[in-house]
Amino acid sequence: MTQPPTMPGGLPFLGKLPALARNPLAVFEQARSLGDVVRIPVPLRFPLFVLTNPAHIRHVLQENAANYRRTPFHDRLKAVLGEGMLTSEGALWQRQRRLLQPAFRAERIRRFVRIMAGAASDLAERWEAEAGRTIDVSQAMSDLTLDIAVGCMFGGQQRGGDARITAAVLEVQDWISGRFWSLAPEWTERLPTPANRRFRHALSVLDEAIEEIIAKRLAAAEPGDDLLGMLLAAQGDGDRGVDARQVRDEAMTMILAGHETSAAALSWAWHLLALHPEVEARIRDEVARVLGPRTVPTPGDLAQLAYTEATLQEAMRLYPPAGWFPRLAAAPDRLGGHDIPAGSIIALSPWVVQRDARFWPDPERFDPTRFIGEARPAPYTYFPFSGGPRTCIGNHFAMTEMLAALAVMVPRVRPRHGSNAPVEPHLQITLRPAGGLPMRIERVLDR
Ligand code: HEM
Repeated sequence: MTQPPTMPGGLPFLGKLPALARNPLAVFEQARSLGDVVRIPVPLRFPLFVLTNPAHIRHVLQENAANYRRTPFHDRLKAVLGEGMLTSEGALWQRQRRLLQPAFRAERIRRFVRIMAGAASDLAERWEAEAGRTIDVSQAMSDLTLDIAVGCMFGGQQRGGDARITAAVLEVQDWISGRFWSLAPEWTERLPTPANRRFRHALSVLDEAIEEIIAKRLAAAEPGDDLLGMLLAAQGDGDRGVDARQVRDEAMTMILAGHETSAAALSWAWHLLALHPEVEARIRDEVARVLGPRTVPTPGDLAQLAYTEATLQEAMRLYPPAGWFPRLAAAPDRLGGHDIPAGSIIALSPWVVQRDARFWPDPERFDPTRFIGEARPAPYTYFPFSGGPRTCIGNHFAMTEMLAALAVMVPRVRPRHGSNAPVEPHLQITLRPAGGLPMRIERVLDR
């Protein structure tokens, strides 16, 4: 047996648990200097390892993916997402992935560009009217991506966000991430503590919103050919079908997985553009060249916005919305000559790998040209959307909506920081600017 190095400095009885609960990314970053496979001492039911070598990450996510399963972390998510595609496993997961894959094909997503660009245009118009005022850009991005997710996947019409829903999403995230590193037994989740009560209330807000969307669609003459339509059409389809609970779980999964992540990426993109006006100017030039006098991009236009796309990729390199995610080793395995016992939790962190100077020279520097041209990042030195069979199904959807948002908004508006105070990342389930992103909105007058 070769044991991987164990990270020093854990507290008696608690190990690194308090540090993980406070800032898991800092702990994983510290582990990087100790080796490719490092054990983190925690008094949990499972050994915890962090991997920082891209070849090992590929092994876990791709080559030996069948051995690496959902974890207690995903079980915590089940309190909200049920058995949706993100949390389910085995035959159920396979059936869901197969059923919904067509909703995420490129030709389907092309049809959504109108909705995506329309929502971004509405927001640009509101921001133009609010020029000079300071708003929370992070909150505005949550509202925008929620509009887009509901509009594209569920045919909803709302505009300007729904503060109750975005607040409920944040509350639910807070509760789940707080519970994950907690040693308290599961039954304590049912105690009427203030945090548990707030969580239950937030969950009921989300459930009601989803129920309403489903009820409206059921009352309509046509099921529709969007994601919800596909789910409802599959209801009652014998063994291959889904039941009402499954429709609810999948809808909840798509709304939550599909809007907070893109909102985080767009928020960081605005933050970085404000710090790098030369990048912003180059995007504006590219959009002007490709769109000419038009203000709303077509799918064909988006395919030509190579620099704008590279900017989004670079923003997600520095600030990956999923800062880390876990896997559970079902059977023993070997990684880099070390034994990984069955039942281990493996932490994979895009944040740590994508800021590693071995793979990314001058890693802290924001430079979209890293993603321009023929050179592609080496496998698993860049994996904001994960990889392998359980790679993000919404990858192309997300890139399209974010491109549409920047292509519409950058030529019209320019958010700026009110002060030089550093903007710190805060990880709940997604990596967001701590305390929001207050920025002053300026109009771009020279268009
Ligand atoms: C910038 C935006 C996004 C990022 C960075 C992102 C990232 C990720 C990551 C890292 C995973 C793997 C999680 C794990 O296995 O534990 C994942 C899975 C998933 N994502 Fe995304 N995501 C984004 C947008 C979206 C969108 C727009 C949707 C839906 C419309 C979506 C739906 C899903 C689903 C359903 C899964 C589970 C897939 C499976 O296990 O088969 N995501 N995403």
